[in-house]
Amino acid sequence: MSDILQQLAQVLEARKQADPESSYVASLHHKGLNKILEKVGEECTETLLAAKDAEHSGETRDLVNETADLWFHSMVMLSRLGLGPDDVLQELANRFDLSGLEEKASRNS
Ligand SMILES: N=c1c2ncn([C@@H]3O[C@H](COP(=O)(O)OP(=O)(O)OP(=O)(O)O)[C@@H](O)[C@H]3O)c2ncn1[C@@H]1O[C@H](COP(=O)(O)O)[C@@H](O)[C@H]1O
Repeated sequence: MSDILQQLAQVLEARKQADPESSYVASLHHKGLNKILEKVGEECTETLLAAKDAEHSGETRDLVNETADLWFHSMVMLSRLGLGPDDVLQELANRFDLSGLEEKASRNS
């Protein structure tokens, strides 16, 4: 599934040079980092509200949609700063390895 993130990252990179009139991503870059961060903040709040709703209603569709918006805008932010999903996935992998080692160490003691 992380192929999707890689493919989206390539599209986001190409959209940096696209026409802001025809590309949403290009329009965000045209408005600058503060606009991108504002969108990340908005999507974060919408995700939290959707999670609270999901807890009460048991309906999770909105939560999945809002989380996708949050991931998408976070990827635009990373792309703006010369980073991509690989950087974050590598960090998660590092932590996974570390916790695996700790788990092994505690089993052996
Ligand atoms: N995954 C997405 C994606 N997810 C969400 N969005 C857009 O993010 C915005 C969500 O913000 P809001 O819900 O606040 O909607 P809004 O009121 O229109 O936004 P603002 O006017 O406040 O900025 C909507 O305009 C969505 O269309 C996305 N726009 C694009 N993509 C991907 O990015 C690629 C490049 O898109 P373009 O740059 O438009 O070609 C596309 O092929 C898609 O794969």
